[in-house]
Amino acid sequence: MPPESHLPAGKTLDEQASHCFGCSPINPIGLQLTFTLTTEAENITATATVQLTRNHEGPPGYLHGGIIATLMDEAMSKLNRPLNLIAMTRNLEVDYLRPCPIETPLTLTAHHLHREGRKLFHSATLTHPDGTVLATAKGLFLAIDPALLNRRQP
Ligand SMILES: CCCCCCCCCCCCCC(=O)SCCNC(=O)CCNC(=O)[C@H](O)C(C)(C)COP(=O)(O)OP(=O)(O)OC[C@H]1O[C@@H](n2cnc3c(N)ncnc32)[C@H](O)[C@@H]1OP(=O)(O)O
Repeated sequence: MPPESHLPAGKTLDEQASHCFGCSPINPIGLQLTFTLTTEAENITATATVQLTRNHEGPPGYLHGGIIATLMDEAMSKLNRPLNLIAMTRNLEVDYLRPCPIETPLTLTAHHLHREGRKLFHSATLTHPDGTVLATAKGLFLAIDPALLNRRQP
């Protein structure tokens, strides 16, 4: 864990994460993603509709690759809470299959694949409304001791 923190003491995890670039509704420069979670035992899934703008452009008319990686990371991170774990991304692999258009309602979906002790293996896809899979990702998240969060407080 990083040794320093700007987080105030005595806050809940949700309060601590209230400026998350991916999902905070109050971060004015964030992506403000809203996910729907399916949390059946054998099917833990997070889904969001993502319609971004020129602010997130890389190639003209298309999303920046780093933003696509952020979308994948964020979607997969949403699977950790239903597993009752605090976890951080350890490894992220993205396959950029097709350019991802801006100003288009894309479907972002993440699935929990399996768990090996602290290691959580997830996958994600970004799909065009016509059904074309534009990008896929695999993520390894490492569960951390929640007490570490408190130790990060000043
Ligand atoms: C702020 C606090 C979090 C808040 C969360 C709530 C808000 C959510 C916000 C969400 C925002 C979105 C999410 C974000 O953006 S989270 C932000 C981005 N992520 C980070 O900043 C994480 C930085 N890294 C770390 O802090 C540490 O590395 C962590 C804590 C993750 C693990 O450090 P630790 O020292 O504990 O573990 P380790 O590094 O020895 O490795 C552990 C194991 O992993 C194995 N391994 C490695 N690579 C691979 C691989 N490719 N395939 C298979 N296995 C692989 C490796 O061999 C080892 O296995 P073993 O030898 O033990 O068997």
